[in-house]
Amino acid sequence: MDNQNSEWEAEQERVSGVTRLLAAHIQHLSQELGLHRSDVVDMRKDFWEEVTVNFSSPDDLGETSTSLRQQAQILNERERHHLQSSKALKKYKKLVTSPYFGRIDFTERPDGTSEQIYLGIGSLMEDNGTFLIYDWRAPISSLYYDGAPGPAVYQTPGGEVAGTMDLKRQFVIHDGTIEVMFDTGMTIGDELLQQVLSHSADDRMKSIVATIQKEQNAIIRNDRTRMLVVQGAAGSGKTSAALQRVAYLLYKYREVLQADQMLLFSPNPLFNSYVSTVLPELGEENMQQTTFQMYLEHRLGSEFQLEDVFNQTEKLLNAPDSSEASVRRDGIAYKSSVVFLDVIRTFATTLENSGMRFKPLTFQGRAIVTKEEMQQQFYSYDPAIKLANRVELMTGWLLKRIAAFSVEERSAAWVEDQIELLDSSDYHRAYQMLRRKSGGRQESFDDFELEKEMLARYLISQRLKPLRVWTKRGRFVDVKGLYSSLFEGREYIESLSGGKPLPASWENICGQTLESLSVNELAYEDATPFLYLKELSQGFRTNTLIRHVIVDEVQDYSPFQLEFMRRLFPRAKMTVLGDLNQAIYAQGEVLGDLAGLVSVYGEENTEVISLTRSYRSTYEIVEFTRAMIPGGEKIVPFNRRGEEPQLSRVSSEAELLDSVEQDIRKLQDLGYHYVAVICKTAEESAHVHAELKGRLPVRLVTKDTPNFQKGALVLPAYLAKGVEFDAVIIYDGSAERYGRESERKLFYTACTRAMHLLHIYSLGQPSAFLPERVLQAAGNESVAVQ
Ligand SMILES: Nc1ncnc2c1ncn2[C@@H]1O[C@H](COP(=O)(O)OP(=O)(O)OP(=O)(O)O)[C@@H](O)[C@H]1O
Repeated sequence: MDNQNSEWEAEQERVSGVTRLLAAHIQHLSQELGLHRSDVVDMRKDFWEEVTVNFSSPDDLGETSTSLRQQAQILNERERHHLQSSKALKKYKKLVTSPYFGRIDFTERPDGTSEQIYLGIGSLMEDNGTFLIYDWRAPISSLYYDGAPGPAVYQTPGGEVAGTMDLKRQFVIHDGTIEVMFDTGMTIGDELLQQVLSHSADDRMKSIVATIQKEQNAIIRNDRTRMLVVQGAAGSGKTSAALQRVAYLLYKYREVLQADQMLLFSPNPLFNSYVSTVLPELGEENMQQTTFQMYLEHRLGSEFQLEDVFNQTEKLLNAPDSSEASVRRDGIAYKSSVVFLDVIRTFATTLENSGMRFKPLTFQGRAIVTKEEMQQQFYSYDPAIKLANRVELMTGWLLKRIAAFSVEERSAAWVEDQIELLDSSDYHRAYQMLRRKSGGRQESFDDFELEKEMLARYLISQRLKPLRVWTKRGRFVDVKGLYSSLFEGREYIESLSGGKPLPASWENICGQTLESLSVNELAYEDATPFLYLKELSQGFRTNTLIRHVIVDEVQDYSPFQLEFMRRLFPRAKMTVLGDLNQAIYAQGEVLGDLAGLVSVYGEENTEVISLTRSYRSTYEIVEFTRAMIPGGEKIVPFNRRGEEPQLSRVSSEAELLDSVEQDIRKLQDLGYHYVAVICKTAEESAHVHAELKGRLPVRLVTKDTPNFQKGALVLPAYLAKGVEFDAVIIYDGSAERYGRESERKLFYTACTRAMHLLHIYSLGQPSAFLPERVLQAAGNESVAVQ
């Protein structure tokens, strides 16, 4: 005991020493930064006084430019120093309250030197170069996450270092005081994880740096592969590991990689805000965040009324048994498949020889260039020239045709009429144009004929401007027509699909697709194939700045979307994370058959890591939810005990609402700040919210809600993706609501959002997806799944 006490005291003394040093650094840097700031501001103000400006002779000019350059260099240098100092200050301010969370003692072979390594979210060095704190991302720090005391090795850029880990110690330090300290024989002791996981939910995700598990560390530090696929159970820390991975890569490649070169695709805007604080918490800049929908809007929003995945899901969930929904589901499955991806690729190849569709170039209802002429021109180019390059050639040719047309049009009667109507500002602009064109020589319209001609040229140029822009954007390629042609019967698409069968309801799928296209609506399942075809025929737009793309909830993406990302970000590596059991949208499940994912970069460039341990929920909740899905027995619950999930059958909506209301009050009295009432759809959520809001404070979450707030929330299951709550109340987990096989994963996703408590209500017969033992205990017979 005495020994333990003296160890504790010694460690506390060290913490205090480090904290004092950090406080001194903070004071020093704050002062220095204050001075710097005024220095830089002064320099900017005096910039022109400090440099010698003399343009009278070539020598003077040279001197002036050298002087300018020197001054700019000094200013740059100061600004860089200022930036570094403010980064350091930010880091020290984070470290000062909790400088580190772990210690390992490592004796290196063969020289036998032993070192105590303390790990924190950033490093701290003494003046003599000794590390007082190592950054958790330093090569040696991986020992802490990977190994137990005993023989150990770690990788460095210079090769493997072997030795013995003599001690592994964990700390919880708050405000410079050690609150918890223990030595562990395991990788990362369960005790600390127990503590961390029993905390209450938050509106923002937290960094897990102190308790990263070995298998998560493998994800974080994997930087060999082009595509890293992480398959993991609900709550297994996929998102957490991905965010730590971003921080790791930013550290490891800090000389060449910036935060804005990394891009996260999130399932929805709410999730974007949920994860936005993890990197700043680790002292890093945030990466770029977006959703695939935002990208689609950016590319197609001006041409179409775009449906989003939420509206698509809502429509299917609200009328699941209608024949329209069944056709739609078939269509979604086909249009998201690898088969259809191949169809589009083959289609684009055939277009190199024939079948390209164009929109005529028209002006005031008259054709400047007809479709037929365009066809002829297009196929007169050398067939070896790629489709997209031929479109480029066409653009040039069409612009010339527009120019020729504008010359012919100068004597048209409408031009003369319109000239009469020009006002003085038009007149002024025409005059400016005349001057520009004549190289500034023409000063006035002194010649009547010339004036008329210039005004005509000006007028026609103005009127033809939109057509020129339209042409430059390649809009003359009739992508809508091309895409539609795939749905104009069976034969054509069959010839493209190499004998692969079409869905049975193909004719109806065609009907639905053409109907939407005819009113310029693009269904969610059509948007990516459409864009893909557009890019194939007009040339792919790429973003070479992005070096790393992270796709969360990848089970909800189609092979199309991933292929699209690969093309869009040709210089990026990819990390994709998902859970097959949470594939809640109707489109293809890329995780179901990994072939689609693997084909993106090929087997040799793809690595798959699985996470099976679930951390979010209590042992009881994981035991409960894993029985809802096939193969769930492979999920390993973390041993944090809590209450058994509760199933309550009610017989009326009034009783249901009363029970939910009482439940929320009770849970809030117990100190649970984040209580979610999860419904199946947005429609149901809006109804429940309307019923409850008069009784107690409760917020409705919609697809446009920008972020979470503390309190009771009502939301549809698909918006609860990726996030978590202290307590989850399933509003109506009846067989009626969750009875179709396609609804199993939605139900599972909703239930797995609970960290500490799960209450399921059922209006009538409970869903057969609930665990058998629970149904039996509640005296309910299970009902067959439809
Ligand atoms: N090593 C860890 N240490 C502490 N907490 C952890 C650890 N790993 C995961 N967690 C916690 O478990 C919860 C679930 O993590 P996360 O959201 O990253 O899982 P996920 O696999 O992305 O889940 P889902 O697929 O269900 O959305 C979070 O509260 C996270 O902080």
